[in-house]
Amino acid sequence: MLAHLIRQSRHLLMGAALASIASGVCSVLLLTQINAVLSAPGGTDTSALAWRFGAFAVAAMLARMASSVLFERLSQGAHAELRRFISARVMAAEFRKLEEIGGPKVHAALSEHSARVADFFVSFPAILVNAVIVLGCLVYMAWLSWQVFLAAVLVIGLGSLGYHLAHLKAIGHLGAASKEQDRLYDHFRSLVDGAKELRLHSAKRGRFARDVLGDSIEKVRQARTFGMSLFSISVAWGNFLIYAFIGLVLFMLVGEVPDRARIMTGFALVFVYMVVPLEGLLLALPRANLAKVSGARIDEITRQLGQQGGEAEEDAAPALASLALQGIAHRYYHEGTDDLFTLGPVELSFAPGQITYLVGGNGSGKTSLAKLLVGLYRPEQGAIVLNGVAVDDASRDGYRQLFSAIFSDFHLFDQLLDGTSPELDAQGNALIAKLNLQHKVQLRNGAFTTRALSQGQRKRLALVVVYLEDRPFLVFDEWAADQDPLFKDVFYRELLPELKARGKTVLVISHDDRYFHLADRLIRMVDGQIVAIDTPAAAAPVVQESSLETVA
Ligand SMILES: Nc1ncnc2c1ncn2[C@@H]1O[C@H](COP(=O)(O)OP(=O)(O)OP(=O)(O)O)[C@@H](O)[C@H]1O
Repeated sequence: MLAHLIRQSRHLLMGAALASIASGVCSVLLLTQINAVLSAPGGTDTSALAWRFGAFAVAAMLARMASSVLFERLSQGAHAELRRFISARVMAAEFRKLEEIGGPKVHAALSEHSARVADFFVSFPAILVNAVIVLGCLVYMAWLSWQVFLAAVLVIGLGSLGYHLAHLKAIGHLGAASKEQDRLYDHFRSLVDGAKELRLHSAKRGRFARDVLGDSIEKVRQARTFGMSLFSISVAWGNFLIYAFIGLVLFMLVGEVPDRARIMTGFALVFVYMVVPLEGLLLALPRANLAKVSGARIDEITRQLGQQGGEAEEDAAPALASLALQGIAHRYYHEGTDDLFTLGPVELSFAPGQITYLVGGNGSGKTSLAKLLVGLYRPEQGAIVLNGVAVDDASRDGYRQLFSAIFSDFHLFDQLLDGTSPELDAQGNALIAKLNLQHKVQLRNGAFTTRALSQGQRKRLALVVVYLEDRPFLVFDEWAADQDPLFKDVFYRELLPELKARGKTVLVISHDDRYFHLADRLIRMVDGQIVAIDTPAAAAPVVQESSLETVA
């Protein structure tokens, strides 16, 4: 991921890197001027040195400004690019894959990991400028004395080896921390989603705080502390080597040479000048490593997400003449219990204007069959045949545009996402009034004024969305379960027949046996298999005109 981002913005990165290198070079040139002034014999005219010093200082400042601004731009650009990339991959992923991976991992990739990768572009100039200064100082040192330069190379070699060993160990711990952090995000979600349960049971709250959330926080803390400490230890090791090197040079390498004071001043200056950038370099490297770990994590998550086939054109709802499920099946494997739930093979066909009820006990596979039907799951065997043509990976997204569905864990977006127009608002508000919600919520500029409603009311709003979508096939997964008896009656006796009269095909997953006799067709499921298909003798008389007004 990091490599991809670097490749993608290579021109800007090259410009920023050049500016950083220029800034580092100017800093080293400043050092040569300082040393020249310090070692100039008394009475020398230093005005030329002063001019050069001023010019290098200004150049160093301008180059640093340019590199910082460019790298900030790169960092923000990389962050935005990553967020766009991950969001696009999440939207393009197969629904089943997304279910398996789970929200917390995706949230972690979108927030923490992308921020850390973007951070790389901020720490990169520090690495580059400091590396150039250290390198420049070494070259200057080689010019002053090649023996000292060789000693420096030896010390740096030793330092790098120690750093590399520490680095390998640290990366392992940081990787473990980032995996545990995915679980931590899951616990954070429970903290909010499970707020009611946690408040009602103090013992569970305590155990959750201590053994679940607390444990996970502690594991992340330990692994991060360990990993980052290893980096800090290697920085201290590097520091020690620098001082050991200074000692080696000052007390052993520079013997009784003529002009000793001048040479010593030169070295001392180089050392002092080099220590801070070297420390900066060693400190910036761990941030770059964290970015690498996060980049690898993003890669892993996006790889797991995979990608489904072709995407449908926007607003490309196909027509429905006939739809047949031919021996389709799906399996869930439960790792914990090593057990397998098998749905199907299912043989079923649907015709326009037909109302089918799907009934059965909890866990019998009704929702899973609905997910297969609407194309959210790819059948593991068999085929879905729409208007005589089998649906394949390339056409599945187009096929899905046939349906509007309200699953029991539906999500209500605060906007319709159908564009905005006064006509759409008026149409939506008329439906809201029909569903008796006009005093609670309105549609303004294509967005609902509030979503702070009861679950049953939010489901009615979801129904408004479905009506506005006007798709040929509607799926309601226990839609009426949250409605009061009066509205339940309206749903089964008035809304469904009205949809039928409009030629819609409807699949209703239901536990409301009081209304089963109203179905055109009643399918019973047991343990993943269809065990009976009835056609209740007398379907309820079809209501031709909408009588929703009676609800208001
Ligand atoms: N996301 C999932 N991951 C793994 N297994 C699942 C998943 N969803 C459902 N299952 C398994 O599939 C079985 C059928 O579940 P499904 O939700 O389709 O049943 P259902 O008939 O709709 O139940 P209910 O009436 O309770 O909504 C369950 O027993 C469960 O073991």
